[in-house]
Formats: sequence, structure tokens, C-alpha cells
Amino acid sequence: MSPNFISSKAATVTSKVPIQVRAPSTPKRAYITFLAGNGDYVKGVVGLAKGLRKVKSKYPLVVAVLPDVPEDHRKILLDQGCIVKEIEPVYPPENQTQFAMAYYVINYSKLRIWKFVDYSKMIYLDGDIQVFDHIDHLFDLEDGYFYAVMDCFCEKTWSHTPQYKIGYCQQCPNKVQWPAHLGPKPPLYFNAGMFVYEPSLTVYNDLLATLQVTPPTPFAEQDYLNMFFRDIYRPIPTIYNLVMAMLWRHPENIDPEKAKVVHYCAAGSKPWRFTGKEENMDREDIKKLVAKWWNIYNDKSLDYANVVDADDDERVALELLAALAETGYVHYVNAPSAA
Ligand SMILES: O=c1ccn([C@@H]2O[C@H](COP(=O)(O)OP(=O)(O)O)[C@@H](O)[C@H]2O)c(=O)[nH]1
Ligand SMILES: OC[C@H]1O[C@H](O[C@@H]2[C@@H](O)[C@H](O)[C@@H](O)[C@H](O)[C@@H]2O)[C@H](O)[C@@H](O)[C@H]1O
Repeated sequence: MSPNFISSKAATVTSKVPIQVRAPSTPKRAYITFLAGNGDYVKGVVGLAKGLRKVKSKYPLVVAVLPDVPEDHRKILLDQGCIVKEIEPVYPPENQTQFAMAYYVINYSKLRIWKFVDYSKMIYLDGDIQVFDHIDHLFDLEDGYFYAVMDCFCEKTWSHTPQYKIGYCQQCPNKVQWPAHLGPKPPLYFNAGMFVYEPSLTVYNDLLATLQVTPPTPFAEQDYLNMFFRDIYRPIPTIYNLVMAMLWRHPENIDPEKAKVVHYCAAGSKPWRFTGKEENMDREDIKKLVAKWWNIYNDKSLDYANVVDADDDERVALELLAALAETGYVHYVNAPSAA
């Protein structure tokens, strides 16, 4: 039996007694991103919301926002059909933050996304990522693992590591052999700008507790997530997170035309502040990828207001229910068993 939807889209809630409705039966899935500060990353998230719409993803985009994200930015995201959820910052032990690149310390707050347990599976995407092809099928990957794309160690952002110092990279493991005197070869290492995961309060509590006894390292939560999930990490193809530096470091491993997900993480590559002046930013393939991002960002037909199907009562009612559930006026109860 389908849940009893609120028939009118403009239902006003008059009862002070919470309305009980049956939770939707199918496990919920969503894309999720992270937004901090009052700067221009909000443009990245708007672009991402529109990109997911362009590829006709079936799932919503949740935006985990820190308290410092201003109301006007949150409204922009709501107007683009995003589900905005505020999270509290996460910091490593006070006396140790000096080990992580200051710029990345705020990214530890990403760890809060493990507590969104009303979703069974989520795909995390950085705000500086764009999705150019349908990737909903990643939600069907086997449960119980952590899926992400392998990173590259060749940029100078890695100059603090033994890998960089000897010229070893997991993207071309046979180019420079890992020397025995450095001990075991490092485990496969993923870029934390995109990953497929299952929210879990047990994992969330373990992540936060273990963080307090784990000295921060330069790539902050990316290093930490790699350490935490190393036993269940499963690499997925580079087309699902094209780390920009791959274009000049390992062109043999990637065709930019085939990349389903592009990660504008290289210095100077953020499309919304692109000048083309930084190293490698004068490359034709980079300029093409930046233009592709702008084509989506500027496409008004992709704005939520222009795609909402006014007759889609069921979806509007579900969104209304979700919004009311947030207010506490409505709470889901377990559907009676089919038996
Ligand atoms: O001022 C900031 C810095 C970072 N972020 C979020 O944190 C992610 C990771 O930071 P960044 O993209 O700078 O890391 P990169 O992948 O470029 O190393 C961003 O994509 C945003 O989602 C943000 O919202 N505001
Ligand atoms: O806090 C650490 C960050 O680590 C990653 O960015 C880095 C990392 O990927 C390096 O490996 C690259 O060399 C570098 O270019 C890139 O900026 C994630 O994209 C970001 O979300 C965040 O987790």
C-alpha cells in the first residue's frame, strides 16, 4: 500500500499533534556535498546540482553546510532543489592541527556525513566536482565497501611524501619500483573528493573517536579516511573522478572526453574563478573542461524552477513530508509488516 500522501501541495499544518505517516518503503539514496564559508564555493555546488539534473539523476543532492554558510547562500541552494542540512564543524585534536595543511583542516567536517542514516547509500562529491554523465548505477555497487578513485602522487602537493621523493606513483606502479628499504609498498590511496559510502552511526562514532587519537597529516581528512577505510577500500575507474593533474601526469590513464566526473582540484582550475594564469591552466583540455562547466552553470533550462513538474503531486508531497518531518510536525512510523 502506498503511503497516504498529503493531497494538497499547499497543505497547511494546523495540528499541534505530530501527524503519523508511513515511511516510504524504498531505502533512500542521495548525492551529497559539503559547503563551508561564505565564499564562492556555493557556485560550485549550484553547478553540481544543475549537472546532476542535466544527466537526469534519479536522486537528490544533499548539501551539508557549516554554520558559517550564510542564509542567502542556503536559499540559492534550496531554490536549486538541494536538501540543505546544517552540520557542526569537526576539528582534529586542538594541539595538533599544525600538522595538517591549514587550508584542509576544515575538511575534517566532511566526517559528519556518516550520520545521515536516513539514507542507505550516498555518493559524496566535492563542490569543485562536475558530473557530465549518468552515474546513478554506482549506487548499486555491492554494500559493505568504500568506493573511490585512486589519487596521483606526482604533483608537488605530495612533496612531503616518500612516494613523491622517489618518483613512485600508484597510477604507474611499474615506472619506479618501490624499494624494499622503505618498507612495505603503501596501500592503494584514494582521492577523497568523490566516494560511494553507506551512512552509519556506528561508523560515524568510530570515525570521530579515532580522530581524537590520530595525529593529523597534510591531506587532513583525505589521509584519515584512507587510513580508516583501507581494509574495505575498492578502487573504481578514473572516469568517476578525473583528478585534474592526471591530464599532464598520466595522460595514458585517462581520456578527458570519456570522464563522467571531473574534479577541478588542481591549483587555478576552479571554473568559477578561472584566470588561466596558473601552471598548466593554459592547456586546451583544461580550458575545454572549464567551458563545459560554465555551459551547465549558465544553462537556465537546468534551473530547478524551470524543471519542476507542477503535476508531480507525489514528488512534491514527498518533499513536503520530508520538510515537515524536519519540523517535527510529521514523523515517520514503521510501515506495518506485509504479513
Ligand atoms: O572554502 C571552502 C573550502 C572547501 N569547501 C568544500 O570542501 C571541498 C574540498 O575543498 P577543495 O575543493 O578546496 O579541495 P581540493 O579538492 O581542491 O583539494 C570543496 O570542494 C568544497 O565542497 C568549501 O565549501 N569551502
Ligand atoms: O583535505 C584534503 C583534500 O584532498 C583532496 O584534494 C587534494 C588531494 O586530492 C591531493 O591528492 C591532490 O594532489 C590535490 O591536488 C587535491 O587538492 C580532495 O579533493 C579534497 O576534497 C580534500 O579531501
